[in-house]
Amino acid sequence: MPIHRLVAQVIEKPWGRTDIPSHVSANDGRRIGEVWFSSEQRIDLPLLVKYIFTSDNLSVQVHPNDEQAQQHGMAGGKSECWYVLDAAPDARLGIGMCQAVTSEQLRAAALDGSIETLMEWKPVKPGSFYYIPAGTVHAIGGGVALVEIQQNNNVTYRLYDYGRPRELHLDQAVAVSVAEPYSLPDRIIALTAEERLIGSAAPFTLDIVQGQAQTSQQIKGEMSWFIPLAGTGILNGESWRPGECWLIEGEATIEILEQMSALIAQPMSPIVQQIDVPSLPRKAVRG
Ligand SMILES: O=P(O)(O)OC[C@H]1O[C@@H](O)[C@@H](O)[C@@H](O)[C@@H]1O
Repeated sequence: MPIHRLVAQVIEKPWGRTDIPSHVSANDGRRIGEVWFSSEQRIDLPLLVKYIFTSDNLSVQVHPNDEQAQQHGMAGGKSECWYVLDAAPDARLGIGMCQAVTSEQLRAAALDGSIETLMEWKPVKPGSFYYIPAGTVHAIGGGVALVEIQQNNNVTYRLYDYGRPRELHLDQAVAVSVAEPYSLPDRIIALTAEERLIGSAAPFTLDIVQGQAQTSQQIKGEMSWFIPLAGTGILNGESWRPGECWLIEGEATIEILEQMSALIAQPMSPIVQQIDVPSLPRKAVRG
């Protein structure tokens, strides 16, 4: 079955860093904020994997859900999740509001900057994991390196940008914001864990998996994103290593030469997405 080593595309950002790890991308003095993994052959992929490296806060922002995005002629919305790889001692992620606020209060707070103080800022460390459903007001803070898995729709509405001269999208953002406290638990998932990180609540599943040296694992499912975080090995005859992201269409065998830790994401089938019943069998199952 086809496997694709996805192409790493470096994106400069005002909040990016000049010291991103060399196994992800070479440093050439640019302020790199994101590394996107995309396919040269397939532009219509349902998921997008990014590494995000921050030295400063990202914008306070929100994404529409599928229905809202489609009403405006876009293919779909954007829910995302973050697995923190590295974090400065004071690193924080802004996720949801401390208390529910009205649309008018949200708009006024975005305009005068007090939105920063109305948001809940969660201290994070390596292993922190958050699923950010569309509608959640959020801002990744400075001093963080994380892997983001998101629906592949580039639709971000900025509410506030700390005075940086970038475009804001206040009307659209206020219209889709669920300006309430975040209701999911704070989770810390060790790199050595074997655990489902997201299941039926999201448009995709995400697992963290381990593999011992000199063993192999079968991947099954229509499409899987293989994101190695540690180890080395061979995937259907091609070498894999951390810092890469692979798209596997169908079945593949991951051979493990050095102890593996990896994330594996799979899009949910459309039926499961629509009715969102946890007991339904997943269409894509990792072998
Ligand atoms: O608007 P800025 O600050 O550049 O941030 C944009 C970035 O925000 C993050 O929260 C994620 O949603 C990324 O996928 C997105 O690219």
